[in-house]
Amino acid sequence: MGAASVTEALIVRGLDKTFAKPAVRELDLTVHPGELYALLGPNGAGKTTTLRMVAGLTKPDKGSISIFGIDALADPAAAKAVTAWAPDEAMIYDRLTPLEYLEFVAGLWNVEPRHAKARAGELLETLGLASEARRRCEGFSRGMKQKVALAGALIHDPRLLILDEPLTGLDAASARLVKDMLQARVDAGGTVILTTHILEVAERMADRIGIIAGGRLLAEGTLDALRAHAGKTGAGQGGGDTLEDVFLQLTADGAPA
Ligand SMILES: Nc1ncnc2c1ncn2[C@@H]1O[C@H](COP(=O)(O)OP(=O)(O)OP(=O)(O)O)[C@@H](O)[C@H]1O
Repeated sequence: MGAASVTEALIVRGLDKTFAKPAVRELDLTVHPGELYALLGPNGAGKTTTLRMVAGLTKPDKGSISIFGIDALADPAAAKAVTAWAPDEAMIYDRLTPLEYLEFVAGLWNVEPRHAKARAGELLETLGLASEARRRCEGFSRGMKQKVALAGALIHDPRLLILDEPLTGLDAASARLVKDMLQARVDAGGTVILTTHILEVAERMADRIGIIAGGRLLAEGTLDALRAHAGKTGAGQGGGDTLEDVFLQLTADGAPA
């Protein structure tokens, strides 16, 4: 099979969204299957808006979104069936226990109940929540709720997992669990897109990185490619730049007014 016949996990072309001001402008992104893609950018760069459009939660003004070959704007139901979205603010029902919540979400995706129960148990175990599985979420910390929400995003085993700031608010041990879980998914062939302000996470985990500012893509590629790109624009001297150096240089140089 030639490279040309590989179906990309995500192809975004010419995406535009304006609220009071333009939030996303002429954005192109490509995410390959089986990779962890980190979308980086300063506050207000348009990351969440972009990912909400990909997840079918915000309607673009213009542009196209293809998820594993499915036209997400023409057939949102089919696109959503293979996609999961976990926002930065966990939205779970406090009155449910994690197990009940996961069974509820699984029901929305038509996951067979027995399979859902087993999968919920596994996910809660992996995320260190097994002992809380039957306690109502109302007393949970923000980090615990975030992990329940992440388990909810994974319950139907989505081909494309989209996470907005998945590590914010997690303690070191929980962050490690989540990172290991994401890495395991990617190692097993899953595709993950995440935003993060923790550049070290992107540096260590991402196969490729997209940097946006002012709603526009400034650069996209492997860390080495971004270093080279920053070098060409007069940023990085030599090959030893950290992602932070490259990021700060690109966003300082390239942010449209
Ligand atoms: N629902 C909305 N209504 C109006 N403006 C919005 C809405 N959502 C986002 N914006 C605006 O769009 C721009 C991009 O916001 P967005 O949340 O996508 O940025 P971000 O890169 O995710 O930022 P952060 O890193 O701070 O989370 C901002 O100027 C924001 O104020």
